[in-house]
Amino acid sequence: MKTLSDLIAEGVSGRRVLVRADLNVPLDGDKITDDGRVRASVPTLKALLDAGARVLVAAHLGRPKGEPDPKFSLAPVAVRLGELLGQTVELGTEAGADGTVTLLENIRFDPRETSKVDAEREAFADELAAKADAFVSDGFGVVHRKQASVYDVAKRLPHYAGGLVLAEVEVLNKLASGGAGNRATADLQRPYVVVLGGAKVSDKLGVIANLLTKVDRLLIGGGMAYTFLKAQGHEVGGSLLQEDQLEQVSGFLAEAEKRGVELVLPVDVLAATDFAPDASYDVVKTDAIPADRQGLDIGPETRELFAAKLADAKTVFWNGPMGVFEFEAFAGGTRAVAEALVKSEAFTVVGGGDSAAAVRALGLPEDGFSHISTGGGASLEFLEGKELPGVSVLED
Ligand SMILES: Nc1ncnc2c1ncn2[C@@H]1O[C@H](COP(=O)(O)OP(=O)(O)O)[C@@H](O)[C@H]1O
Ligand SMILES: O=C(OP(=O)(O)O)[C@H](O)COP(=O)(O)O
Repeated sequence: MKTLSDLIAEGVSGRRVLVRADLNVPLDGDKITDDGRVRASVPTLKALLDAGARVLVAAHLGRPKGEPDPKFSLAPVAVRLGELLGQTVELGTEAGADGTVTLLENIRFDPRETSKVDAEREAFADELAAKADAFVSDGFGVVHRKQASVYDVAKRLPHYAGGLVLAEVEVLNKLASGGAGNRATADLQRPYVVVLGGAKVSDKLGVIANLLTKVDRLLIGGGMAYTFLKAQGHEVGGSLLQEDQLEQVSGFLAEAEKRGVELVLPVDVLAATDFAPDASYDVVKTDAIPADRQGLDIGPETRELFAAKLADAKTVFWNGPMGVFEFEAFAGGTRAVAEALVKSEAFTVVGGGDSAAAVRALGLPEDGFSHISTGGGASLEFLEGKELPGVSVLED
């Protein structure tokens, strides 16, 4: 696999370099609430700028519906990137002068970016490739997506792995001995505990079957928990629920038991009247969630339970907040898990845009974790041993 250093050694002065970055940051209106992913993209961009490249950055923000939508504009990100680079970053459609960075508007405004139809993605990738002479893949958080600006464009240009992708893969490999297809085996320190939460439930349920073959303990909180609770026969009111995956989740419960994997679910939750920062709520047991309430955080007993289940771990991977941490009233569960990890002497990795943002928003020391990954879904799929389209395409 060729890398950024190879590209710079080849010489990039005056060349147009397309960089796929992951600049998918949380926003409050047009204010960036955590710029971690923007900061993580800087070293690669700086290296290219210093070498005189004409840099064009492709990135997405959120999940717009394949058409321009001002709510999902990358304009605030262009401003922040400019501040961090110490030079103006324009939103534009083509690379600018030598030693400048231009940011393409949200790449998902074009429906072909995420199309499942190869020919549509390929046509879009042709257009992107025409704008550049080389491609650098640096958006680790998105390398699990087979999308035009991540995968197809790499096939059309000389391609290189960026510094962030290389760094992430190097650390995650420590959780992934045994090689592709069989990651997280022999020399991993056990107990190996994975904590899952968050809101991308349908995406991330998919990794559980595989995780059950690798971990000693799986703690499930956040929006992920309710499909499990429902599969156990509990009512979950208006909580996040993946109704169409209940059967699959029942299968996970049975499989965990068969394999002797401890699958730990919440025993209590904060059941809120609505999805709002000032919603009123009660602490209820998970077998007594009222029909008109929604679970927005794990409860105090669960926080203690999860902390206890993390206390003797030697390796921990955590993706997905335990509750709606953006609302102070529902941040306690996420804080409890984060604090347990900071206290732990295990090799601890936190992954995911929102999980990493939560760690910082709650004021926990970043060096309290062995690694904070910019990718949640991407690192989970990596740990599963799955081929990541945005990485394997660089190997050709
Ligand atoms: N019980 C819950 N109900 C609704 N949303 C939740 C719940 N718990 C966590 N979340 C939300 O999950 C989001 C993060 O999920 P996700 O994108 O899967 O994580 P990451 O970005 O770390 O991979 C946060 O915005 C948080 O508010
Ligand atoms: O936020 C992201 O992933 P994550 O929430 O799994 O960390 C990436 O930017 C990928 O976004 P996507 O899950 O909309 O493809």
